[in-house]
Amino acid sequence: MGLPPTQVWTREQVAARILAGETLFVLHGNLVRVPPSWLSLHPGGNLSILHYVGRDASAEAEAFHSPETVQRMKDYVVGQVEMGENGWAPFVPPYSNGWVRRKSADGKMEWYSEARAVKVTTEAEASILLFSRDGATPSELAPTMADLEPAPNSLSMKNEKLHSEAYRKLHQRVKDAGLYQCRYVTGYGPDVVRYSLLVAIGTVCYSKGWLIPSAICLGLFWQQVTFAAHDLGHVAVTHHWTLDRFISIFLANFMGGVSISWWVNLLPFFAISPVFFKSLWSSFYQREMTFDAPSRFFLSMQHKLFYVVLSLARFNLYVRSYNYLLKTAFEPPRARGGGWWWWAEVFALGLFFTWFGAVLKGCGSWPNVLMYLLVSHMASSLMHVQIVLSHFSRSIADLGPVESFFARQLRTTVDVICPESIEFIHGGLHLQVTHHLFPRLPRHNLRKASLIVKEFAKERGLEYAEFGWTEGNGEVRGVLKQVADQIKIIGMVADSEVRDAMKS
Ligand code: HEM
Repeated sequence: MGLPPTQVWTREQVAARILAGETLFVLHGNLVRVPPSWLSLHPGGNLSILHYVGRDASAEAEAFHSPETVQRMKDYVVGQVEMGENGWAPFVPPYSNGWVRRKSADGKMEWYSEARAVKVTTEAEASILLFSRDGATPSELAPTMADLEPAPNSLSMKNEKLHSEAYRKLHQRVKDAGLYQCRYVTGYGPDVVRYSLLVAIGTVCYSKGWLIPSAICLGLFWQQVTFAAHDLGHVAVTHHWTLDRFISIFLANFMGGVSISWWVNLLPFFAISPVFFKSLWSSFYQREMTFDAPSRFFLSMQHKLFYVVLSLARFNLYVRSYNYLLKTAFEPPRARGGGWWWWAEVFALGLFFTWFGAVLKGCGSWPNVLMYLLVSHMASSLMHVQIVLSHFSRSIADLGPVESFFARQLRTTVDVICPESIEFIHGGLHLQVTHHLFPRLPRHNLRKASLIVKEFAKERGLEYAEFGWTEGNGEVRGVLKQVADQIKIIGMVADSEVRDAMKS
């Protein structure tokens, strides 16, 4: 852009650049411009950056990246921004309104609206709901200043600024306590013994023809090993991207048959509001989530089907992750390590199907194959219940860009209380609040870090939510039932409207 990095950008100038198609975000008072060429190469995916355009992403930058990467972002600084008394007054990223940049027929970049945006302006929520567009989208339209302004809500910018400052101090305390150092021997040592025992017992049982115990061991092995693959996906083990990615491909793809890159790109930035039961456009999946007859049926029964659906959830991981690999086959290779990871993942998946196929074949008969497949997959499903518990019993509302990272993570996540002696069952990830605040923190240090987080949360008057396993299960099923009941009420209202219409 040819501008000296000392230039101070006003809020209006930043808005004008964003509306002109620039990808800009704020990092500690600096304005960072992400070049289009880098956007498509970003190892965390382009969507994570697009959801932060016009916002202060300082906390997220520190949480998701190594100090070296944060340092590297400074190469993209194009100046400073005019900070108000309460920090940067954020914009709504155009992407949150459904706006994307794409090439027109004559090769120029232009705005294109993927979905219709509706702002919810209730006091409780400042969400933007994206509805599927009917028919073709007019390409001559573009986002306006009004699209960038957040809907009014009750959050105080001053308070959110104080939360952000507290988060910075908290992060420093965690670093000073040495909690970013991975505990290879005392942390992963017992884990490796556990994995090896499950494999050994499973193999012995299989060789003796005891297929059910063998399948259970395999399922439990998958459940346990997922936690290590998860750590590696967050670059939380060696903190070296290539090494961590390589080991995670071995564990997730080769051992478990699931793509690790798909999972890494699943970071839950993108909550949607449950306010309307209509087909919604997901800015994460980039497709319409249709509210059709099957969804209506399953939603109305979801509290009853919860464990049944989750017992088969691993099959969904296969489908979703292979779709992701298919899609990324045609995308530019990600910056870190180029495209090697894609080939490594596909190769490792090929090996997975070879060994798992041989295991199934060795079961002898079709009923045995089916039984082995189902039992092993159902045994691993404990993990899915664990994930749902820590994420979905809390609010999924998006309160808009003013809310600080610290407050948002505490509001939307919950810990499952569990004695230290058996926390390996949860893989340490029952300490989900602290994990969301510091995703790169080695898992075995989360307990110590969570004590510091609780102190800070208390000081800032923020709730640090925790519940027991049984209570948590009850809570999740309660939330599912509430939604199911709302669907039934909508159905009853629709029926009565039809009856009234027929009478008149
Ligand atoms: C110029 C700006 C940016 C650069 C150069 C950059 C670079 C990187 C790099 C190199 C990684 C791999 C991990 C690492 O080495 O630290 C990464 C991961 C990631 N980035 Fe960025 N990034 C930028 C902006 C952002 C922004 C604004 C966000 C959104 C808040 C974001 C979200 C992520 C996420 C979610 C990951 C994956 C982290 C994980 O798996 O734990 N990045 N980025």
